[in-house]
Amino acid sequence: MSYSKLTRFSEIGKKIIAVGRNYSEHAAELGNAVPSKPIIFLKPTSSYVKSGQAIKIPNGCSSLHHEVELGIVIDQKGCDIPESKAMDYVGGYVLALDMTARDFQDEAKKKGHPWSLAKGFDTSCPIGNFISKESLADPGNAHLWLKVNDTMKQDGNTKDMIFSIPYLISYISGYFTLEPGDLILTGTPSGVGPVTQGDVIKAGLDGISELEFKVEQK
Ligand SMILES: CC(=O)CC(=O)C(=O)O
Ligand SMILES: [Mg+2]
Repeated sequence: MSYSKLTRFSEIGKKIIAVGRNYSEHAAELGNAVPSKPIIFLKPTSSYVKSGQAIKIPNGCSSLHHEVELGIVIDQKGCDIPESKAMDYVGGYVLALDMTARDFQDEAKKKGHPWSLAKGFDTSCPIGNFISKESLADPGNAHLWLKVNDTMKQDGNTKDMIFSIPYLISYISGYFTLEPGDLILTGTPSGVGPVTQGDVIKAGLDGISELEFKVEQK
C-alpha cells in the first residue's frame, strides 16, 4: 500500500520514532547541550490520540508539557538509506504533539533511566490529519505554532532544525528498518511549557493543517 495515497491517519500506525533536542533554542531552554548526534527514543502506538479525543494527564504527573512537532510518514521499507535518497521514502506528513510528563523525564534524566513513561503514556502522541507530500512543498522550511487557551506558546520553523529531515531518515534507518506507516517526530522548537486540566491546545503547520485537543485528568 502506498502511504502517499492516504488521506486519513487512522490507516497508519507502526513505529513512532522521535528525535529529541533538534532545535538549539529548545535544548537551551531546558538547560541541555546541543547534541552532536540525533537523540532518538520510541513512543508506543498506544500513545496515538486523534482529534475529538482528549489528552489525558497520566497518573502521578504534575508537569505535563506540550511539544509541537512535524511528523514524517514513511511509505517504503528501507534500511541504511542514503541521505540523497531519503525523501523517496516519505509518503507524507502529520502535525503532531510529543506530550511529555516533564517531571517524570527530569527524574529519569537524573537517574539515567529511560524516558518511556515520560514520553510514551497513553495519549502522549496527539496527531492531526494526514498531509500529502504534495501539500507541503518544503518540509525543511515550514512554520509550526502552538497555542494554549489562545495564547501563543510555540512559534518556530523547521528550517531551524539541527539535523535535516533527509539526515534524520538516513541516520535512523541505519539502526531501525523503516516500514510503511512508521512516523518520525522531528523534535520541537522552543516555548514548551505546562498544561493543566481544562486547557485547550491548538497547533498549526504552514496554514495547511491544524489540530485542537482538550487536556483532562486521567
Ligand atoms: C527534552 C525533550 O523532551 C526532547 C524532545 O522530545 C524534543 O522534541 O526536543
Ligand atoms: Mg519532542
